[in-house]
Amino acid sequence: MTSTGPTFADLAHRAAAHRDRPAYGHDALITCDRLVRVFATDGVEVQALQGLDLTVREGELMALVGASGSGKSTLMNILAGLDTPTAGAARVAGRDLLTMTGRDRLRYRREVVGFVWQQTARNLLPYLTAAQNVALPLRLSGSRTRRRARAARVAELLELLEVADCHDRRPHEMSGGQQQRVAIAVALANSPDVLLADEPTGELDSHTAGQIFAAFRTANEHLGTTIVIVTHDQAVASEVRRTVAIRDGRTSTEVLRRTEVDAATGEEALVAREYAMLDRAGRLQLPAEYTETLGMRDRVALELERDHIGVWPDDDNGSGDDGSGRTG
Ligand SMILES: Nc1ncnc2c1ncn2[C@@H]1O[C@H](COP(=O)(O)OP(=O)(O)OP(=O)(O)O)[C@@H](O)[C@H]1O
Repeated sequence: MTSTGPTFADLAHRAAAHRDRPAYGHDALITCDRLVRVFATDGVEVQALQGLDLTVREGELMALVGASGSGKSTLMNILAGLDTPTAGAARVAGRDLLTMTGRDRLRYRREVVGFVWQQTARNLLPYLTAAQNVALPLRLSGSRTRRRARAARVAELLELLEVADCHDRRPHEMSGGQQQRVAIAVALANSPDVLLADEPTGELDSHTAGQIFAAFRTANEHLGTTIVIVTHDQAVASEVRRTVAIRDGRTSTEVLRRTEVDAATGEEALVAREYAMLDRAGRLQLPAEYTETLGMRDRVALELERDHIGVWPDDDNGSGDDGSGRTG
C-alpha cells in the first residue's frame, strides 16, 4: 500500500511558505486581529468584542453598522485610544494599541486620531467660538505653529467644511449641523491619519445628516484622511464604498459597492455585493435568514466544486435522499 500523506519535503515547504507569509493586515492603516474586550461588572462578564478582525486601508472612507450592543462603540473607544483591549492585537498607523504607555496614548489621541461623537455638545467647548475650538488642538499639540499660521489653518478648515460664517459664533449660536461640521474641523486640525466618528448624524434630521456626510467625503477626498463612521443611518451606510457589519462582537458581513459602466449603453450604475467574513481558521458565519430558510441547524454538508463550495442542509436523516439531487 502506498502512502498518500505529505512527505517531509512537503511539510518543510509548507512551513517555509507559512513563515514567509506577510502578517494579517500588514499593509493596512488599521488592523484589528482577533480583538477581545471583556467587561467585568459585579462579577458578571460581558464579552463586548469576541475576536474581531478588521483591516482598513489608508485613504478609505468606510462605515461600521450593527445592532445595539454589538460592540461598535467598544471598538471605536479602543481605536480612539480611550480604552484598552483585553486580548488580541490592534494597530493604527504603526502604533500598537495594547502596549502604548499613558504618554504614548496622549500623543496618539492628539496626533494620530481625531474623533467626532454623536452628542454635538460633547464635541465643542461651549464658551469658545468655532475658530477658538478649532485652534485649541493646534495649541495643545505643542507644535510651534505661529499665531498667524494657526489662524490661517483654522480659516482654511472652516472654509473647507462650509462653516466660515460661524468663525466667531459659539456653539449655542449654531445649528446642530453647523456644530457637527465645526466638530469635524476640530478633529481634523492636527491632520490626523484617522478620523473616527461614532453616530455623528444621530441627533440630526436626514437632510442635515446628508450635509454632514458630504463634509466627511470632502475631508476624505481633499485631505486624504482615512475615515471610519459608525452609523445606524442606512442612507449614510449606503453612500460609502465599504460597509462592515458587526454582530456579537465580531465582523460578520461586508458590503462593497462599485460603479460599473454598462458596455452597451455607457450608463453608470452602482453595484453592491454582500460578502461574508472568513476568518483565518476558516470559520464563516452564514446569514441567519439563509440558514433559517433552508432549515440548517447544528451541521451542514459541504461540497467542493471547481469554483465554489456548496453548503447543504444536513442530509443524514435516515432516508439517504435530501431532495437536493446531489450524488455521492
Ligand atoms: N463599560 C462597560 N461596562 C460593562 N459593559 C459594557 C461597557 N461598555 C459596553 N458594555 C457592554 O458591551 C456590549 C457592547 O456594547 P457597545 O456599546 O460597544 O455596543 P454598540 O454596538 O455600540 O451599541 P449601541 O449601538 O447601542 O451604541 C454591550 O453588551 C454593553 O452592555
